Amino acid sequence: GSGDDAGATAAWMRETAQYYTASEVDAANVEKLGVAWEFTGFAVRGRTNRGVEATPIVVDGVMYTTGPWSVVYALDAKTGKLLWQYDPDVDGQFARRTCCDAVNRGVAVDDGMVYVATLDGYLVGLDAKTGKPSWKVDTITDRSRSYAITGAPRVAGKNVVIGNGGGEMGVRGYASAFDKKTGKFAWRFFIVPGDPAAGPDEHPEVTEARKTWDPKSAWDLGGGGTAWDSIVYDPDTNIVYVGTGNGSPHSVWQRSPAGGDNLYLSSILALDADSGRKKWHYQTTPQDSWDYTATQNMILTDMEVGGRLRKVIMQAPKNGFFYVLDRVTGELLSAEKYTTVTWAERVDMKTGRPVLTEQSDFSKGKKLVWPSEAGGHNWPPMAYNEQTKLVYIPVLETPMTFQMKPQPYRPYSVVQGTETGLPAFGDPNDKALAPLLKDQPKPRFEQVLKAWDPVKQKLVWSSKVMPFWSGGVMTTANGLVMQGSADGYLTVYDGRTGKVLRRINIGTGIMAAPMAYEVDGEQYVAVAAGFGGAMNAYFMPGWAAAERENNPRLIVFKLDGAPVKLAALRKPMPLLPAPANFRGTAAQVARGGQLFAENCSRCHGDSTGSGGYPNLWKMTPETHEAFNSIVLDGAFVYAGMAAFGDILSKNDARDIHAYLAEPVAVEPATALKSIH
Ligand SMILES: O=C(O)c1cc(C(=O)O)c2c(n1)C(=O)C(=O)c1cc(C(=O)O)[nH]c1-2
Ligand SMILES: [Ca+2]
Repeated sequence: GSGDDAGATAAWMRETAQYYTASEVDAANVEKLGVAWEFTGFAVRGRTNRGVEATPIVVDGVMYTTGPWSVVYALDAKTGKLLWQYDPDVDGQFARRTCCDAVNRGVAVDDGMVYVATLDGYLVGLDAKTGKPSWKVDTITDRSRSYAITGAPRVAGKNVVIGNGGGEMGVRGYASAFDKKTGKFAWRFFIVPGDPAAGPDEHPEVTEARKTWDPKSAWDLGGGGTAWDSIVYDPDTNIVYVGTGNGSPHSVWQRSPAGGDNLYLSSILALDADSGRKKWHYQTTPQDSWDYTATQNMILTDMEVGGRLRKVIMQAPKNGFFYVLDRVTGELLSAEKYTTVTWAERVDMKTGRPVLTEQSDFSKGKKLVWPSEAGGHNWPPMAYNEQTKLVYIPVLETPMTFQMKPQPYRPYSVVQGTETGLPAFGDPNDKALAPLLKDQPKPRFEQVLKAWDPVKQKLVWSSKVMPFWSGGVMTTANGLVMQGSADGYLTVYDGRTGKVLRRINIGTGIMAAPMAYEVDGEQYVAVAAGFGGAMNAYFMPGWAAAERENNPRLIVFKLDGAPVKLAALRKPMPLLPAPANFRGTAAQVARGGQLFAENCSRCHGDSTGSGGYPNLWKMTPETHEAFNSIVLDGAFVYAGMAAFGDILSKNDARDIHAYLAEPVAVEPATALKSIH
């Protein structure tokens, strides 16, 4: 970061941009890409079938990556040979503390160390050679709350910085920094104010933020603002940028009834990497009520805007606007819609604030709002290519019906917890929801890859429609763009024109971003396959994710490699009638259905077998017999099926069982079209 090293500056910028300089593979020879090696070792201790979200990092011929349950793998980048594995041994009970699966988005690698943040909230510094931990620190301030970490840490100067998740679980978000050599605590930045009754404000920014909250806010619900994904660092200015999340509870009307912007929800925070003091902030969604997190990946680059070379930071947060800011000063340079947006008309360039529409307000009744809670763009990273000067955004094109959750809340004691979003609006023919459609854009439930000119803030090309929730993106120096999708294809595009150059069928849904590297002059392309994450209960019929076994693995390609081996087809399980002794009365079934929706459905989906987890309508007689020991006592905790005995009584379990024991006859082909 001395400034004299232009090469070093280019390198860290490229890392934020998902831009890879390897250029052996090009439009002319991409047809010859085949499998160099595969790594199939993500099933640690019987824990399988979770989403794989990490982008690997390759340093000196060694690939470092993570799988579900925050397990770290070091692999020979040429052969795929496992060099070491670090399993932080996360208690399977923690699956209950995440909104969206036991996923992990990767490691940071720096100066002989590999850093991983674990689902159960620890930050670990590993020796890159041996995988032995040299330090491990607890990053959680309050273990009575459902904090969990899914994001990758980031090295920022002498510290390593990490946030956490839990915005749907009633937590108070913060980012923490620890000395990268020793793990010694450096600083903590609380993103939202805490309950004033609990003590004084921890630092000046908390006091500043408090002015934008109702003094009578729902403090017991945590406030949210979790930094659960993107953290980036600019060594030239020593600023670390932290993207922050939605409020808890979701809607401002319930969270901070008197209103207020509720800083620093849904914001980009620019913090001094040594002290943690704030240099500037930009709030993308003041008063967030729609789960419009600004945790999406942030790209740092230098580019000409309005005839001047600017140091910029770019983000396409969930809220549907593409933002370009001066990353030194925080000045907003431009903000335009990259997808259909109905919650705001535009961003006012004088005030830097969104102009809200009437449509955004669901405080008095259900509203159809674009984008959905899943966002116009979620965590699968977008990419920026220095040659084409375009950003490639994996865009989710869907609205959702938002509604207030009936009082009282069931906050952090229960895994489920959002008051928005039932159901997502996927079916334009659903008569009951027809009134919401009046004068609104026609609902769609699609994903497209958009090539976006960040200077003109204009669409350049758009891909064909892909199934919902497809993967992250990468781009290479000779203008290729690659993206995986839920239907199990890795697609290679010409980044200038959008022409499809190659589609490689992997047969397993892909969420993670591909990456490229070179060893001994040969180029490799790596991508993790394995469906899950927020989509873990929604394996849609017709997708690879639904038709084939979810076969989490890392696939690495090179020119003249071998053909892909597809995963086995999913075996349909028979719909067995439940033993009569587990059937219940109509009242028990109804109550059980309610409890199921609150406690189980986020992972187990519905009776159509939509989930990547065991379909509970197809339990074997043995599973029926063992129901209470699994659900209440945690017989399968090792595999990630948490025990619920602390919040569900025997009575509750019996009613859930009665609900599941009711005969159903829904064909998978008519499976739900909604995401939540
Ligand atoms: O508010 C939060 O704390 C939080 C955390 C996470 C997470 O940690 O994975 C997600 C979200 N929110 C979220 O809103 C979201 O859409 C989401 C998708 C995913 C995923 O891994 O697929 N995680 C999360
Ligand atoms: Ca969230």
